[in-house]
Amino acid sequence: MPVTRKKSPADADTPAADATKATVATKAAKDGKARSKPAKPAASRGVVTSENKLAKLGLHTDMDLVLHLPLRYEDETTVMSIHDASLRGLQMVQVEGHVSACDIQYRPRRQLVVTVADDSGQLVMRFLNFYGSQAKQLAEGTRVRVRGELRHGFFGAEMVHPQYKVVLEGAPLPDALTPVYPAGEGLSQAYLRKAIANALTRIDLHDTLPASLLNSLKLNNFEEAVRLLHNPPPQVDEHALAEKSHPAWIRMKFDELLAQQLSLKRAQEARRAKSARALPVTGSVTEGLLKLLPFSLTDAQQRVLEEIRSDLRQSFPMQRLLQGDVGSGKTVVAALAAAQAIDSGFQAVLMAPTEILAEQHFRKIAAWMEPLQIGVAWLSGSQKKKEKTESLAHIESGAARLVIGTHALIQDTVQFDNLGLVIVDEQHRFGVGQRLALRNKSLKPGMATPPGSAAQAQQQTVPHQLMMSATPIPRTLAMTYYADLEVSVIDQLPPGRSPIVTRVIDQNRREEVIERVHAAALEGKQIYWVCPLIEESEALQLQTATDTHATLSAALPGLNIGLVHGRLKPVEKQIVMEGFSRGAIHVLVATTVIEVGVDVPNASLMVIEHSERFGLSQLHQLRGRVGRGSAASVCLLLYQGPLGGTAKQRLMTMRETTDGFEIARRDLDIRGPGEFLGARQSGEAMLRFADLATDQWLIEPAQEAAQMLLHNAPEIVDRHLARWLAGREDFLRV
Ligand SMILES: Nc1ncnc2c1ncn2[C@@H]1O[C@H](COP(=O)(O)OP(=O)(O)OP(=O)(O)O)[C@@H](O)[C@H]1O
Repeated sequence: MPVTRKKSPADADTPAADATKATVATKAAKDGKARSKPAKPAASRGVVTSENKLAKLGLHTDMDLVLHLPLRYEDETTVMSIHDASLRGLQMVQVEGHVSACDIQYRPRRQLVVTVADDSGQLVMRFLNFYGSQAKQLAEGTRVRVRGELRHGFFGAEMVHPQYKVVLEGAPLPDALTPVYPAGEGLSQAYLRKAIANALTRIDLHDTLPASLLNSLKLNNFEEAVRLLHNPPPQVDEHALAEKSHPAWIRMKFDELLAQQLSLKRAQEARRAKSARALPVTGSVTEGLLKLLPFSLTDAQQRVLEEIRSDLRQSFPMQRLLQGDVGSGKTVVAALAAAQAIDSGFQAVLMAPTEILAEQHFRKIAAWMEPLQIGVAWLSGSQKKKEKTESLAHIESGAARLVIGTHALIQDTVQFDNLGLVIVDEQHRFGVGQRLALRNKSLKPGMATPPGSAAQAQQQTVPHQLMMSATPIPRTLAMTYYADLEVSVIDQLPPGRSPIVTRVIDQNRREEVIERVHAAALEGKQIYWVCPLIEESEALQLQTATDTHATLSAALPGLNIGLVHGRLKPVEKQIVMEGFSRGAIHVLVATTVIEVGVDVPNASLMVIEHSERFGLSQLHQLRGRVGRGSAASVCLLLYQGPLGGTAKQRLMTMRETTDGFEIARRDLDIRGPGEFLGARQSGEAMLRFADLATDQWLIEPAQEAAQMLLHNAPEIVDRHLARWLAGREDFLRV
């Protein structure tokens, strides 16, 4: 088999015009500027250039380009004879020969038909969509290198729409696989390749990490890894490259995870360098509250409360994530944390993502606090003006020691007297900005300065922060994404809960389910009936809820059926929820507004219609609305078949387990970390190469290396972060 291989300069096949543009694109980087802005003048004129397109991909500097790694590779390093290629079956092959005929044919449809021949045979290239210039370019006698799948058509060997290149006789072949990069619309591979190749000639790629670390972890050298990934030699293990398990990929993933750990740990250090008011007192409010509770804390609640308490005693801000499965009793822990802030002479605020949830916290916690003569203020967007003005005045004067509300708490008009503790429930439902806005409602001037400390007076004093989440995050994810936070887990449910039995039932059996609801109501149980999620249309979802309410009311005339959905006025919602809490409403038809936090312990049957449309963690949250009391609870997941693969997996998982951490782990497997974490911590912004599904094993070494470097070699940390994070400061959340 005649295989030719000749050496070539890296850019042998790149159009000269592209080469010039690429030089312009990276000129500023060449001049030593950290972030070039080559596209600005053109962009401001609204001209779309390749430089703009690079910028759109986030590629501004040489290092950005160098870390823009290939998606896959094409092998253009060998050329086969046409005869040999025709024996290969349907495989990508590359051949080279002269054009012996070039015609435009009109039957069966217009097409350009080009015959290419070498010493061993000939093949036909067919182009159904082509430019006139192509026919000229491929004139008889032209030498071409052609790459595509060769098949045997009616007229012999042919390739449809192959890639081809006009070459000179004896033109050298590339000596590396050709990288195919992620590219934006309209950005050619040739352009990207040239820009990256240029960057690679200029950039300093020496290793940031010490040899001892590389040796102990058996990691490749950085420069070698980078160059291999952009220009892999033909004998490389292509499978390992494709799977991203090649040592060169491992080095990139490790470095990326290390950068993530370093930046989060640095953020944590920066936070610890800030000052906060110590909240050390557990006095009459804490003790009074503990006495009032009709139960004693579980061991898990006690443990996490201790963790929070010791944080609050410090004079740097706590930033703790409190995780606990649905119904594990986070609210009372939050209330006790607030009690400590109040006992210490400061205000606390609790923000929840929905009005229903915030309202419920308010009712519950205010009922605990009021006998202790602690003023609790309520603040929400829908509040009447007069009421709101009153709340704002109480918050500002300090008469309200605890404030509970929704996003409305972030508004500028809200001014605290002496805020010491911020609690954010369902923290992942808020953006980073929103949470920071609440935290930055700093203490009043004068309060911010711990007495007698001039140096500290310069510092910003921030409140302590407790974030809560009922969506448990698997350990590996927490280790990577929350490396800057302290994490507490309530891993135990209050005693006396009987497990929820979950059944998956075909929608056709709805009548039977209605009967069951009837029977349960007659036994004194309360029921949630959750309407299908209709993501595309809120109006349609509302309609479905209203229809279901009408159908159930007609089918069960003896029962009081309530309806709650997002479009109800807050006061209407409140009336319905109160009716359900009191037991006056037997069946509550609801949209997903009840998903988080709603706590009616007497409710013990839940029906979820079209459960196949819900995500796993959403189903778990919904189901968590039952099983909160001592009665045995049942969750009926109605579905409309046939079920797709992942929908089936979700429903089976729900049937098999009620453990939130196990569900989270499976959800992570099904969805991947980006989606799992939602918009806030979407993996995209933080991890480009490492995949937490396959690269978990790298997290611990990265974490250990981060600790070691932060401790022993801060200059290496700076170098590593500069390389990996330049221009990506959003990475550094505090
Ligand atoms: N130690 C305990 N013993 C008995 N009951 C408890 C205990 N702690 C909390 N509870 C009760 O358990 C129920 C659930 O508590 P809570 O609403 O705080 O849970 P949660 O963790 O916030 O759940 P979710 O995330 O689902 O809202 C409440 O009715 C609460 O009063």
